Amino acid sequence: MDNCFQDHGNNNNGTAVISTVASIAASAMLIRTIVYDYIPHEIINFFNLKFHDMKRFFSSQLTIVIEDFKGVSKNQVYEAAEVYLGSKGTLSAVRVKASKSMEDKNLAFVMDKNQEVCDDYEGVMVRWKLCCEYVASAGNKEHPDDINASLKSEVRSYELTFHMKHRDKIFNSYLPFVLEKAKAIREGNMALKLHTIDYDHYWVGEVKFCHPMSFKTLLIDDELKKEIVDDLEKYVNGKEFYKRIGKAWKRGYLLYGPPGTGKSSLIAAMANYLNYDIYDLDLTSVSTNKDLKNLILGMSNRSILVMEDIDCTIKLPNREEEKEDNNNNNKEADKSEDSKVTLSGLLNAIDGLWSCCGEERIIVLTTNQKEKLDPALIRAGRMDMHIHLSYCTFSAFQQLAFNYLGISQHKLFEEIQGLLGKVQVTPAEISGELTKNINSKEPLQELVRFLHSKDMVQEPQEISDLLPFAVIGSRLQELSCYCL
Ligand SMILES: Nc1ncnc2c1ncn2[C@@H]1O[C@H](COP(=O)(O)OP(=O)(O)OP(=O)(O)O)[C@@H](O)[C@H]1O
Repeated sequence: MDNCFQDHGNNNNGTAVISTVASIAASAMLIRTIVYDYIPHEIINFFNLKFHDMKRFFSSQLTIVIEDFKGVSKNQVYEAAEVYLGSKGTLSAVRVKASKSMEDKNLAFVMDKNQEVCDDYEGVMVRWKLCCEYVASAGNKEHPDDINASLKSEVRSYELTFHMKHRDKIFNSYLPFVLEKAKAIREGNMALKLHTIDYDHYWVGEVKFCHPMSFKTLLIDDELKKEIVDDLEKYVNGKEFYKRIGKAWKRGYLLYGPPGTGKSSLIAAMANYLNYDIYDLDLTSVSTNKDLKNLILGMSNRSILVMEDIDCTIKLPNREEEKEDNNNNNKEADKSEDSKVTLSGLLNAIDGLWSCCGEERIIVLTTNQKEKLDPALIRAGRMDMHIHLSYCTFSAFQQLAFNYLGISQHKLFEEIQGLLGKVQVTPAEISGELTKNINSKEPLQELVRFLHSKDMVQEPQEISDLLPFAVIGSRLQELSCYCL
């Protein structure tokens, strides 16, 4: 009974508290309405400002406000914060927005408005908040920098708050770090593009590059593959090194070898590995050195400039011919720099001063006949690495058998190894044969038959490229028998 009375008493107390809170809230709202309706905005702003000044005086926190627009253009710091916090926000914010455009590879996350995210930067805790302010009318005086504020109904900004003592670290190191990080995230998420030249001699990059070739599926000798990957790694991580030695951050690769040995496939594997766009430069569509120069200047960073079949796309007068032309005082030749693509124009494109207006550029030339190229074009420093893609080696075949048939050992391997030492067959032909016979009971038997049917061709100067060491050994033994 007592308990009942007590409960009843508690209920009465509870009701009294609720009604008091409700009446305080109602009074506060009434006062707020009166203040906003009857007191001029200038006075309210003045008191707001004073209040904030006072808060700042007692606070040890500093807040940086990063608005979404600077004039008519997007504020890059805001954009970077959006991307950077997207990756952080998924961990700690309560509400995040997800999106993905056709060009994006992955889902992108963005913090939702009024959400807060904390970040730990080298032991310094910072707090980010996405603020949205509704703008009542055009010509917003509170955001004089934001012309778009007059067109939009809301202005967004990030507030970055941290302890004052970390001011220097945040300004000089954290914010640049956020910009860098956002750039990397954006680049990682963007689908690769293949840029080609349009009829106006400009790049068009609408084609999405989605070649599936990777270093895993590329069939070349294991050692060579490792060498290429190591070289690419050294190059992409070499920003400081290139700066230290005073060299532009770019690298040239010459890919040479018979048709169908994987030159284009290697370029695709490189692009996918580095996440670089490809600029496919067909020299026959470029009429002057000037156009060539503009095209190089128009390339973006982190890209591969490809000139395929450089020996046959265009007849490049060599430098001696160019000099002769100029000595003959030929009017046409005088204008040669501007009127056609010359070898010196191309050499400048590869390593002239204006070719250095960018970073992280790779240049790849391909040819079936390396010996036809002017030595100046392929000298060290221009083409830093010469990669010979040859006929299918046994090592490449082993990878192919594993990729296609899932096997790493077979009784026919020895015979195939021997045949590959004698027959010039491209990876393209072998993969074609295996694809054709993939459903057959004995696809390797079919392959052996195919290899036997090929003509036996041998090029002594390339024997070491074609034959694995084991085969070379047995060949030498055979030869020594004949000598005895
Ligand atoms: N080393 C390789 N690894 C994997 N696939 C290869 C290789 N070589 C050739 N291929 C296959 O053969 C086809 C032709 O290869 P690719 O275009 O790369 O050769 P290429 O050397 O550039 O030829 P070309 O000199 O005629 O341009 C491709 O579709 C590819 O799938």
